[in-house]
Amino acid sequence: MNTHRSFLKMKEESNKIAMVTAYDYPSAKLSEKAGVDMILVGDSLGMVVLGYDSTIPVTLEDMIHHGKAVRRGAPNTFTVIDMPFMTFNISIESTLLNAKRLFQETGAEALKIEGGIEVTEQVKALTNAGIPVVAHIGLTPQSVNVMGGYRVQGKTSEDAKRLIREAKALEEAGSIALVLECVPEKLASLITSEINIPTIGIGAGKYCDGQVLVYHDLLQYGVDRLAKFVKAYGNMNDHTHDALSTYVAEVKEGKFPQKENTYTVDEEALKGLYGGS
Ligand SMILES: Nc1nc(=O)c2c([nH]1)NC[C@@H]1CN(c3ccc(C(=O)N[C@@H](CCC(=O)O)C(=O)O)cc3)CN21
Ligand SMILES: CC(C)C(=O)C(=O)O
Ligand SMILES: [Mg+2]
Repeated sequence: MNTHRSFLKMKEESNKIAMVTAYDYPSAKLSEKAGVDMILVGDSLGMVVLGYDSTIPVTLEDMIHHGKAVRRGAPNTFTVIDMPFMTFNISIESTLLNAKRLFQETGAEALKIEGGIEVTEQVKALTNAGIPVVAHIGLTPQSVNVMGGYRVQGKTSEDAKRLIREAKALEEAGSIALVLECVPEKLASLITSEINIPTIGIGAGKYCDGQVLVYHDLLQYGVDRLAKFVKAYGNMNDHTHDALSTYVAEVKEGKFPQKENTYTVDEEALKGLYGGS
């Protein structure tokens, strides 16, 4: 099992970190088998597996439920779990109580929280309590209604300076890694070189220390529109559609099940049922 120290070493040695989200037993099992370095149980599960139109409705219970399933599928992969909307913003005390449940009940290696300077106290409190924290800046989807949409961040010099300040403050507060979401490549590269903890990019270009993608995006599974930063490595939409529609047709045509899908019994044993001798 990796620890956050392994990821620091990977940054130092310029070995890239491959992270993917997973939300359940099969996605976790397949991710572990493929050799991903780090799994994220993202609150994006609200959108890709629960069908909400943002991550805002996702609850602590949802994250615990899915986190436990992921753990069963990937017991040997470093797993980070998102703290969902408003579970780390009200007070340090409630943040610690929520984190206690999420961390203890799932057995994750770290928790992730969105935000900059305004969450540095939470990062310190969680770290002091023994919970490693991954920070997340740039496009922070839980604030979509404040940002006014899912937009690339850090495009003005003021905004870029703020992101650099935030990255440094989050490192200083004790974060073990930093997710950079939807920021220009040059800014992500600058941030990556200015901090010692690994940066994990999503829509942040190739100079980050690692990359993360949403499982359902990279497999094109149940998602229709892909953001520019996504590369589709598979097409489960088409594959699944073909399989399911063929199944429906074969049932209707009486082509399924065939002999090889069917159980048999000795005629002898059925005799009594026919009312015979
Ligand atoms: N399926 C999925 N993949 C994700 O990566 C993801 C989610 N859901 N849900 C939570 C957040 C939301 N994310 C998003 C959602 C949309 C864009 C998007 O449409 N971006 C525009 C860029 C717009 C601009 O240029 O400012 C794009 O066209 O790529 C980006 C990130 C990333 N996260
Ligand atoms: C996009 C990643 C970084 C995330 O936070 C999520 O999947 O919820
Ligand atoms: Mg998230």
